[in-house]
Amino acid sequence: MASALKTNGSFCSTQQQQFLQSTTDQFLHGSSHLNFKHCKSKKTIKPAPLCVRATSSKVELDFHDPSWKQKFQEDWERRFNLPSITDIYDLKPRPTTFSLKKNRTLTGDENVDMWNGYVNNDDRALLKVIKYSSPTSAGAECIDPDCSWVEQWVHRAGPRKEIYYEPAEVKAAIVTCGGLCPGLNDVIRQIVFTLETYGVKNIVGIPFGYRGFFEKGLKEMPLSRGLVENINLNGGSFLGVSRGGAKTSEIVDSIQARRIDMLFVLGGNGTHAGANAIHEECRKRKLKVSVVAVPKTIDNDILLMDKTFGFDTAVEEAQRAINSAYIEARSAYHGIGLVKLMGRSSGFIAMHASLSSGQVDVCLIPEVPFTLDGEFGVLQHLEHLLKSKGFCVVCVAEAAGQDLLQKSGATDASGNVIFSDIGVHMQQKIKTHFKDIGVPADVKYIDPTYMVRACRANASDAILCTVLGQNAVHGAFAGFSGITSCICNTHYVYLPITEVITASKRVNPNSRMWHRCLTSTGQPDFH
Ligand SMILES: Nc1ncnc2c1ncn2[C@@H]1O[C@H](COP(=O)(O)OP(=O)(O)OP(=O)(O)O)[C@@H](O)[C@H]1O
Ligand SMILES: O=P(O)(O)OC[C@H]1O[C@](O)(CO)[C@@H](O)[C@@H]1O
Ligand SMILES: [Mg+2]
Repeated sequence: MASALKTNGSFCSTQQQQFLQSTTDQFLHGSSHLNFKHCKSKKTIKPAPLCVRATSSKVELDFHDPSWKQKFQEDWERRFNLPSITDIYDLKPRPTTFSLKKNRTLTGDENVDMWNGYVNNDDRALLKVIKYSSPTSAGAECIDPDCSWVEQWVHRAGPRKEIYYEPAEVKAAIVTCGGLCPGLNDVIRQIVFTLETYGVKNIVGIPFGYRGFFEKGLKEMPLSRGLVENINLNGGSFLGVSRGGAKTSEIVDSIQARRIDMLFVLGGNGTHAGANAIHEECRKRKLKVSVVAVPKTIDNDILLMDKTFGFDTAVEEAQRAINSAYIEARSAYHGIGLVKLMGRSSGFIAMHASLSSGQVDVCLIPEVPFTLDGEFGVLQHLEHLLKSKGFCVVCVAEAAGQDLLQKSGATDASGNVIFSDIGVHMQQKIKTHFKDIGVPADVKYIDPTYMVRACRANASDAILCTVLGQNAVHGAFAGFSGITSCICNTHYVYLPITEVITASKRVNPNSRMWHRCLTSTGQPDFH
């Protein structure tokens, strides 16, 4: 990716340089999905035109071409088109069996066809709503050097009037993969409820993630409204989760053998990559199977969506840890509260918990490098805080400052890197530093680890889970496959999985949110 952004500076006007900088930032932090390339002009008199190539597209755009916008939008339309089982089968739809009016007697004036409870396949939601006037506007996400307004539409989620499955004949399966996340049970429950509303009777849970498809001795679990009625009252996954061991062809063999028609996959970016591989393999084998994902992860690291379910709850729990660190630090002589928070490779939990608690003086995330020692280091700032206010609170994301540590070299069963412990390292460094300079410091270290995710979903996550779970079922009945059910720009939509797995979403250090966090903590740059 970095090489795609390489440019010969002598060709760039200042505006183009600013543009490239802003787009580089967006690209690295997942807010843009374009590959930028600086084209050499055929005639070298004028500055070279900037060209853009949309990810997974062969189309290159020359911004001097008056039709570049149209070409961009055509490519966008192609990329965000939802894959469907009708792409491989010539299928006739049938009228939906999903209705909220089933117990009502229609009066003579009413016509079911006129009920505006269904989503039209041509309904769209706008992905971006801000018109930036310049690449230097705060948080700007631009496509061309002039930051032109270009509409980027995505497909609206919800029940369709026509469906591609006969509910009585459907076998639907649900699987939860990756780490735990608040809200898994809420989504399972809503999927079951909604499937039953369509008339599906054969619903099963696959135990312990993808492993449940091929590990001998793991039996599928029949699911029904009665069984899942209260599962949302507890955290965890009713079906169990696991990492690693995803073998696409074996999973699809198992899907075929079990005669599964719809597969609902709840998980993070790894799980989504797996779901897409399953979808592709089903296509290759010409199976009429809809694979629909629901983005789950406390890390909030999936591209394009406002948030993933579980994130809000994790932030709320993390905030409790920060509050305890604050109370400890505030009550001690020269107290320093240190909290380490989860979040794989992205600092969203640390940033949002710091913002929501309002009690953090220093927030350290992996996206923003820092030094501990030296004039501009964190330790110097802690000295200043002890002098000026008598105590302080530090929040560090688990993947932050890895360049300061020896690499563990270890990976988990899914191949994710296991980080070295920045929390313990900082605790030791802070203690040693204050001892060395002869200033008393009472360091209290809190690592809430799994407590931020092994809990029940809060109210906002419970609602999100409800909507995403229901929409996942509507998407499968509409015949889509290889899609994910998510929230974009406050609207509920479907995205092709291919568009959300190209990279992990990370905090953009040039975003307004990170700037707000810095305003709140009052911390300086640490390098
Ligand atoms: N690129 C991939 N292709 C196919 N399967 C994958 C891929 N990456 C991960 N998986 C499988 O997806 C499952 C979950 O992956 P992973 O453990 O990375 O969690 P995740 O979905 O990213 O969620 P979390 O946010 O909890 O980490 C595992 O069983 C893993 O083997
Ligand atoms: O559940 P495990 O394998 O210990 O993994 C922990 C990781 O999972 C997450 O909770 C979710 O991805 C990360 O925040 C954390 O790094
Ligand atoms: Mg992941």
